[in-house]
Amino acid sequence: MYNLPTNTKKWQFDIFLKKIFKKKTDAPFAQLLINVHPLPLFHVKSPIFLFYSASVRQGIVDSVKRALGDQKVKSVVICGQNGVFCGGADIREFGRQMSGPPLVPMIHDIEAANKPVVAAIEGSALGGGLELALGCHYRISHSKAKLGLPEVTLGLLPAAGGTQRLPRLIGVPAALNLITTGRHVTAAEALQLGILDHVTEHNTVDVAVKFALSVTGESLDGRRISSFSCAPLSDLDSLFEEAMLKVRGAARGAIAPVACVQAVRAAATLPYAQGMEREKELMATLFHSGQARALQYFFFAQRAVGRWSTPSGARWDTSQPRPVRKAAVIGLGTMGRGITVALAQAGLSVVAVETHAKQLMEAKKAVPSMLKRGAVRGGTTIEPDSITYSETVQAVADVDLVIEAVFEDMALKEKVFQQLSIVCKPDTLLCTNTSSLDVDHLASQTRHPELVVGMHFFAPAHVMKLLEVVYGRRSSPAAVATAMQLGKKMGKVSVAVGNCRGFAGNRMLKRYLEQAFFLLEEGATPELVDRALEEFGFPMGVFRMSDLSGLDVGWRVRKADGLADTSLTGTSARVRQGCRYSPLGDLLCEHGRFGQKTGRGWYQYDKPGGRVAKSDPWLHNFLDEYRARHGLVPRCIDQQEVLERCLFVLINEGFQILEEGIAAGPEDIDAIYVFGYGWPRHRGGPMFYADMVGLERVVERLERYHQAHPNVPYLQPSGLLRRLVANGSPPIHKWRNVIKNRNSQL
Ligand SMILES: CCC[C@H](O)CC(=O)SCCNC(=O)CCNC(=O)[C@H](O)C(C)(C)COP(=O)([O-])OP(=O)([O-])OC[C@H]1O[C@@H](n2cnc3c(N)ncnc32)[C@H](O)[C@@H]1OP(=O)([O-])[O-]
Repeated sequence: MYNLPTNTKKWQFDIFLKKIFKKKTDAPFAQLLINVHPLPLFHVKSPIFLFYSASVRQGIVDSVKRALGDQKVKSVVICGQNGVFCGGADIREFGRQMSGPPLVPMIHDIEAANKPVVAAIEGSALGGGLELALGCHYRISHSKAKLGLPEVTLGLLPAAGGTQRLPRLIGVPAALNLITTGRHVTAAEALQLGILDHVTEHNTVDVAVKFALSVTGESLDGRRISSFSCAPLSDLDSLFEEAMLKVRGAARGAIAPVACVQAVRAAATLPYAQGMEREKELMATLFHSGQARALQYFFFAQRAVGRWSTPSGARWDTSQPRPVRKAAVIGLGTMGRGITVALAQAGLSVVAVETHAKQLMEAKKAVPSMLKRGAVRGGTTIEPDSITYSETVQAVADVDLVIEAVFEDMALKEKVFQQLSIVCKPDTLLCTNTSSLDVDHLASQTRHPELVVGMHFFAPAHVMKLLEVVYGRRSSPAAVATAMQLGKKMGKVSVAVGNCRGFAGNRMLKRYLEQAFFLLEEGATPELVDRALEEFGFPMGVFRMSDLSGLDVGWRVRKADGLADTSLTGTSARVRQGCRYSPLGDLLCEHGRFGQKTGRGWYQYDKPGGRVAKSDPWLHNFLDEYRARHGLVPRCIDQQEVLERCLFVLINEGFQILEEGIAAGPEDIDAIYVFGYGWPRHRGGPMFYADMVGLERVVERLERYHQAHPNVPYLQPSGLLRRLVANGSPPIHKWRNVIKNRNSQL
């Protein structure tokens, strides 16, 4: 405790604080309290911290004790510093031995206080921060503040009474929604829900202080949320059943949302003290779970991808992006339209070019309605004239950046880049949305190869969060930085990756698809493979996903690569370029089965464009005949083999990508897979999953499968994977050291 003269002014405390505490994290909470004597108010100012650490909690406990024990203090205001109330628990502390006072009794003591305690919320009140505010008797917030209980996104639940107080305050349905989704709400919505007592546009602390003084001495009986009962509901059972179905459907296999529903149910059905016990029990199971570890890893991984760098020395903090005000999109097929919408939504003026009159006409109709739907969803407005359409490439002469999104055909793309290089300003950035073609080759078609990068969007481009920014050998730091920043402006998670066939995401996906085809040859069915992957947590198995995206896309690429030759017979039908190959996808396409769009693919649909996949007896006969023709004896394949074959081979390719420096770190690959390919977030991404499973095990299984299938070279563990194991399988955050240092002994 620091004894300050009682006549110290508030600003003197700030100086005092700076003098004593050189490091932010050393400062306890308590020293800021005493300033308000002789005012009958105790002004608990949360320190320079955004998050609760042990010292912050200790500070609050000490401060509150002093405030309550001091007869001169009549009311207490709790606020943050630097415009932020509190972002909740310090996630980095979770993995360590917990020290300092726990939150639950701390909040309980605040609620039990016999002097009014007012939370003055600015910036964010999230997680434990909002739980602290719920323990206060009144909550006053600035209009720009955001509130929420995002614990579920970290694999946890709000275990400082959040699951018990929130339903008592705002009712079970609204609390279920906030707690199971973890969404942040604006102050306006929080006021409407009843979380806040008052919202102000003015200085929140001043307003809260005034308010706290005005309620001094009033009864607090009706202000302690733990003493409330949840508003009665007619059919509680069906409400919770529905909630359970919803959370199970939204994130298959995720345990935290389920525990959140169970905790809220306890609030609705049990007295407060028993509800708190249930909350504690449920939290105990979540706290040490692999899913919580995965989600907390992913929280930091998402932020790590923003600190990108390239082997040529371009970096997030030193490379200057160029301003982009006007952009163009070439080619208005599905991808081009989505990109046009994403750019317009980001506030850019867009020139949309399509040389085929019919396609242009269709795009002119489709794009505005996509924009309208987006605006309704996001509650935003769009300038209708921010997009101009043209049939000629000449229209892009004055734009700052072009994104080419024409058909995936190298000859066509070469032509477009040659034209752009002539038509555009010399400093215009030229980007390609190719999903696998050589960015360096396209750059070589232009006068300024340093201004060429890949911007690989994922369909639908205006919805999907992922953007792979592909730097070429000659891409300038400014070009990479501009593409990365533009991605961010469009609300994307931009991941910088090097140039190779398929970049990071599709290169890994290729191995995964191949294994799925091989499994069919060996006796599996699309249903069995998809079930295993969906139970793992993917929203769709590999075959349902192929049907959705169209089987013809991969077929065209394989044909261009000279692979899709179905005239071959005997053993050569199943071998290409010396490796095992499955022509199953090519054969299906030859039957006109392109997936959902033709009403037939790996499954059948009630009509072309239908969405409900049904098992197809034709397909099963086709597989039987195929196996018989090739002398393949079907065997029983279990879910474990499906997962190991499909996922470990994908992971192995990820290690190869890390080894080659195509991705800078495992976080990049994990972000790509979670945001672009539906990898379940509660499993952290493929590289984190490998760490969880154990690298030795991944190597052992890959070796075993490689022995069984020696003509599949990608089943051989990559050099980096072996090196990591040889280095004692360090945890994922240390892999970069091994990647950097080929001879590392860590
Ligand atoms: C008993 C149970 C108690 C309770 O129920 C459990 C909890 O409260 S669970 C917690 C519930 N709370 C949450 O889930 C809140 C999660 N946080 C957020 O939503 C946003 O960070 C916030 C809105 C606060 C600020 O957004 P912004 O302004 O765009 O800034 P930003 O996002 O870029 O972050 C800036 C830096 O802070 C770092 N960092 C962030 N949060 C935490 C943390 N809790 N801890 C540690 N570090 C954290 C972040 O990594 C980054 O570091 P770096 O090294 O610069 O990369």
